[in-house]
Amino acid sequence: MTIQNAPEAPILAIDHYQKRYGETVAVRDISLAVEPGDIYGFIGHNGAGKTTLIRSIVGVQGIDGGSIRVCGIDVARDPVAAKRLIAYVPDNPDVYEFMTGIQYLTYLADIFQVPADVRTERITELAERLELMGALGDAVGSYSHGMRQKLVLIGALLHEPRLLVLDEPFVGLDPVASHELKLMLGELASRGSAVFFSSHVLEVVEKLCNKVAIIRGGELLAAGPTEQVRGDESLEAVFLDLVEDPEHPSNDGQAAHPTTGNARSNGRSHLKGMK
Ligand SMILES: Nc1ncnc2c1ncn2[C@@H]1O[C@H](COP(=O)(O)OP(=O)(O)OP(=O)(O)O)[C@@H](O)[C@H]1O
Repeated sequence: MTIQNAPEAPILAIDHYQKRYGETVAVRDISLAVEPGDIYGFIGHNGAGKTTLIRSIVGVQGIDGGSIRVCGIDVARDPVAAKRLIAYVPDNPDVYEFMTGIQYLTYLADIFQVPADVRTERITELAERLELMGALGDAVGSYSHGMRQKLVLIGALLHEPRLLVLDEPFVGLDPVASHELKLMLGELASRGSAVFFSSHVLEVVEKLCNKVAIIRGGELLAAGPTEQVRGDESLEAVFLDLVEDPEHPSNDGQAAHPTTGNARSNGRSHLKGMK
């Protein structure tokens, strides 16, 4: 296995990605890049293609066109090497119900070969911050949805992933956990990893993410630094403007630059002008 993690390689490089379900093209020709330190928000209406792309990034499903690389590793060609660098928090936290919380975390730590002293320290810190410590000895089957989500989040952070991918991570979390998660994502990014997550909560994306991508109907409408995509408007205003604009070209092949992830424009009016 060769890890081609040259300093200039993005943590996540999506290049002309496409995905079909039968005859239906769910996502067409998406290119973007996520750099070390990025917290990248991925927004779009229901059915836009967010989960589809996320599932291909983390290797849950295949790719029908283009490529996805994590730290230079092609996820289709070298999936195990790529998965070592990734953590994934799906929108539905299905965890083995017969295990206790601590058994599940130990199982994950074994898979990712986290040393015993490190895992104990990380589990303790993360479980205390997410207020799950007292429930780790209980069977997951007795957990609420939010508790399962917290458990999956702790498991995702255990091996210090280079790329943390989350699908709607704030849904179902209580305010304390939601606050802690935002801090944890920032801390991970500040250590040189990257975070890529989908969300419908635009206020959170606007505050938390230094970069954002907007998808509609499987096509990228805008991507890049949040302040450039947003311009002088709120992210919500830009989002509504873009996704509800029937005139907006979404298939003109000018999605974000595959290596820089630069925005297509510097603001809402300029975005509208990109015909
Ligand atoms: N397994 C599947 N088989 C067939 N079509 C699918 C499948 N999964 C998703 N799709 C279709 O692909 C498109 C994109 O779906 P996807 O789940 O990626 O959207 P999303 O942006 O994550 O939506 P949401 O915000 O509702 O979670 C939709 O038209 C959806 O119906």
